Amino acid sequence: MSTQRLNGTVMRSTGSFYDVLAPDGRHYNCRVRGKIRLEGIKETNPVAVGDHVAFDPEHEIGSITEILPRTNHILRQSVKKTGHSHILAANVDQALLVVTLAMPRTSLGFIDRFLVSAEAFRIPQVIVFNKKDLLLPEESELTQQLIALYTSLGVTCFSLSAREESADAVQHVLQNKITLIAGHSGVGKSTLLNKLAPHIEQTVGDISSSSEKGTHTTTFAEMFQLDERTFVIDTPGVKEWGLVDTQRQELSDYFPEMRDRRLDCKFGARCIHVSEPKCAVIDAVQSGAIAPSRYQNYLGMLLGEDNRK
Ligand SMILES: Nc1nc2c(ncn2[C@@H]2O[C@H](COP(=O)(O)OP(=O)(O)OP(=O)(O)O)[C@@H](O)[C@H]2O)c(=O)[nH]1
Ligand SMILES: [Zn+2]
Repeated sequence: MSTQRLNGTVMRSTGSFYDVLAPDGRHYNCRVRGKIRLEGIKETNPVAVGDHVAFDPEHEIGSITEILPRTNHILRQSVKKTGHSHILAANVDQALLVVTLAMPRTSLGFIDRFLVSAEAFRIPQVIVFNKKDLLLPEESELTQQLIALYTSLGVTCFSLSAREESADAVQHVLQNKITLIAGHSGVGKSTLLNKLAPHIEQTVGDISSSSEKGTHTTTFAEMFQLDERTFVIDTPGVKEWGLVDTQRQELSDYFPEMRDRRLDCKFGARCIHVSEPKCAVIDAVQSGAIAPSRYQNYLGMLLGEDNRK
């Protein structure tokens, strides 16, 4: 039986099965037949959520035959440095991190690691400071300071109570984009998703009942369609992205406020801004032009401290 080859978008993956959305709105359950390789990627069949693929919709299970060119991809942190990288998602337009200064309070170290990872993959960032209704006055004030700081670094920020308020402003920045959403458990990611797309849970139920019941998919990303051209990718259970293999000298490239200054360091691109003489970054920290928390977190990442929580 020969059928017409279709193009579609991978919405969900279990590692062996893929839920592919065709342009006509139908979902197809697919596998990869044969071997697909992508230049520069070690993995065989590196199909990821967000990939545009060509597939043959024959039989009950379609066959993915090709991964169409990507704009980008995000690697997932591998537990050990085995050289095996797992691709978390592809074709991501922006990354949205949900945080809160109420409980469970998100650390600035975690926020900065997230921003650095996104920056390394050249993906624009959005932060939603959630649980506004629970904040003590000093926590509110700190939230405002952080919003000023991160806005000055090019991050789009919101302060919100996902439970009590509308999420229209957030919805607006998602429009016509693919947005990867992340956040620690308990910060209100599901509450926000439900506000953005009340139909999501229904969709999730439909997919799992039509494909593989009982399969553990929690560590894989899944994509939801909010409208024809707007998608969000949820990453349950994924704490951290894999940083692109960075040289120590490169790390400050992913801190925009350091990137802009590093050429003024005496040692130029070789400066790692720790104790070098005539370092423009250290000068900027001392004058208050670079936030102390950002510099501390830079040092933490540079020196490999565990500030992931
Ligand atoms: N007061 C208040 N509570 C909130 C807000 N957003 C979420 N919550 C509550 O915080 C708890 C956790 O919210 P979830 O949306 O489940 O958090 P999550 O980040 O999805 O956590 P996981 O489901 O564990 O990944 C729930 O009891 C929510 O009702 C908020 O803006 N204000
Ligand atoms: Zn320097």
